[in-house]
Amino acid sequence: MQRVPAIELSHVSKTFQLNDGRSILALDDISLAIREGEFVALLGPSGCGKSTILRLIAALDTPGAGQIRVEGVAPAELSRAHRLGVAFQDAALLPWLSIAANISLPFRLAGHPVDQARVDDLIRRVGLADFAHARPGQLSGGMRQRAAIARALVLSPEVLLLDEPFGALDAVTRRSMNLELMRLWSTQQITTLLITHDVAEALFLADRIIVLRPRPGRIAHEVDVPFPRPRDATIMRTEQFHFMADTLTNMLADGFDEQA
Ligand SMILES: Nc1ncnc2c1ncn2[C@@H]1O[C@H](COP(=O)(O)OP(=O)(O)OP(=O)(O)O)[C@@H](O)[C@H]1O
Repeated sequence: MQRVPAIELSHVSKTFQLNDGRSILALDDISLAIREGEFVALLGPSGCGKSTILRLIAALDTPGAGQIRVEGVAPAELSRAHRLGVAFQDAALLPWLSIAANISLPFRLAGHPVDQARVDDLIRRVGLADFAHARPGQLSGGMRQRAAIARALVLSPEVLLLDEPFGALDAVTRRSMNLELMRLWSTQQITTLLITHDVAEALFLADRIIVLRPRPGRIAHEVDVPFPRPRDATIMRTEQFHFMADTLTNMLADGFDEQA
């Protein structure tokens, strides 16, 4: 029996109306299927519709045309059942709550009793045990992102959506966050969709990379990442990694050339 994809978009389009009467076709006929346990990166220049795709999957917006199924149900249904974990670029932690309270917040929002052992385990796994009682403002940007990812994982979601979670970090911190995310993900291969501008981040983390091009947002390329798992930082120094990074960078540049 053929298994249902974990995430499936069929002919999805989305148009935004602007205040001046113009409209923007943000997504044009996007179809994609993500397997259970697959890690997919959406790569593309600014404005190609990456966040719009993620917002549609997270039920934060609705498509103008086409259909979306996540774990075989409508996104809103999955979101209502708290089976979806989402982390954004700006961490979006509540500044007046401790890190532990921020990470346990999804339990409270879902009306479930807090599973303190689960919260403590995740805090430890993202390396924040010494900061459980600190406020977000006392942490570095990288630490706040780790807390945001722990919060996205706390209810053991079936699908994890990450919108440029490391976009605001410096290159060195970003690299170490990639290693940490890889370690965390390896322990439980949850279906993950990561939005990124960063070619190396996509290649290191993903099983498959979908390259989008803007105006209108369309899928330009799909690339299978051949590196076997478990992966470590040494793959980033291989010729094959550099070759693929070059190829992907050229694919991104193609989208720009066509707009010029
Ligand atoms: N709420 C909105 N109202 C009007 N236009 C929007 C809205 N949201 C997105 N857009 C437009 O839709 C297009 C796609 O935007 P989106 O944010 O999905 O792109 P992106 O690839 O995530 O960009 P970035 O990498 O800069 O975050 C852009 O042209 C954007 O200006």
